[in-house]
Amino acid sequence: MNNQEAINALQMVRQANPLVHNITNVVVTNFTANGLLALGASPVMAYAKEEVADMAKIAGALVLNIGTLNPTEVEAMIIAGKAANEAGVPVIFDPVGAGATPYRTETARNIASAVQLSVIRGNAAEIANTIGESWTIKGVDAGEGSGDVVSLAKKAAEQLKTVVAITGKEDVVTDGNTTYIIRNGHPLLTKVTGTGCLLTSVIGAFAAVERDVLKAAAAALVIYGVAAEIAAKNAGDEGPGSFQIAFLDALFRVGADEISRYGRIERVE
Ligand SMILES: Nc1ncnc2c1ncn2[C@@H]1O[C@H](COP(=O)(O)OP(=O)(O)O)[C@@H](O)[C@H]1O
Ligand SMILES: Cc1ncsc1CCOP(=O)(O)O
Ligand SMILES: [Mg+2]
Repeated sequence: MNNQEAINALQMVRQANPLVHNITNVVVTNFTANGLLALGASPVMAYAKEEVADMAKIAGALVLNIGTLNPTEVEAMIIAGKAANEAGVPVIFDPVGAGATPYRTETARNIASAVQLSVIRGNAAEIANTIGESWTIKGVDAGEGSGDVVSLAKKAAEQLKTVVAITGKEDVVTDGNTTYIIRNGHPLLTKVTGTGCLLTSVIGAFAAVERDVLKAAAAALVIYGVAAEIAAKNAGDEGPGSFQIAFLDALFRVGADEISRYGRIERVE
């Protein structure tokens, strides 16, 4: 995986405008739809258990996000996930807040075992809690031991039989055998709610067009991070509000020049 392959994948997204079916949380719904549109994908949000299977089957990817979960929605997620599995549609999972409450943790584990995931994307604490490992938020914030994040990602990939993306200051993505670290992004991403959730849906857009799921996820991470760097430059030091708008614009405008110049993806053991 390299910058040129990420550029190619972005071109495929923009050409194909893949339909991304999201069952996501109420906080990020509008931002997610606008972010996918800006990138070049077609978002749809559909939640009713009566229609989720049909929608998932015609989508290029299904994104499940438990940010504001409730039992009705979780039931719909599992129905949609199983339908996507049957139809060969990639399923991307964001275990928002796994570890924060027992219900969230149990639900994250249930979804990850009931549905064959293509990618799970979360911060280190969420991924750790989804596979029953303990993790201290402090260690992540301090950026300590990226080696530990790599081991955690590999462990999760092995356990869940899926590609795992752990994001933070640096992002790690692995299928358990091949691992990349992506060193792009900007701290202002942490001051806008939903940037993690949108990223999970953006991974869905790439997985819809690139059947090598590891490459799809790595491409999404590098392009998203480069877009954030462009946005921070364009929005100056105005703050999160201007950054959020500039970030949508950057997802729309980011192209080969910036990705080849600023993309920082490295393969690690
Ligand atoms: N300190 C940071 N510096 C630069 N980019 C960051 C930083 N923290 C997170 N990011 C980026 O923000 C995006 C969302 O990741 P993250 O904050 O881990 O998700 P979540 O909000 O779900 O916890 C990712 O693209 C990640 O690379
Ligand atoms: C604030 C909040 N509360 C429940 S879901 C949500 C959004 C989380 O979004 P992200 O994980 O992308 O920051
Ligand atoms: Mg999140």
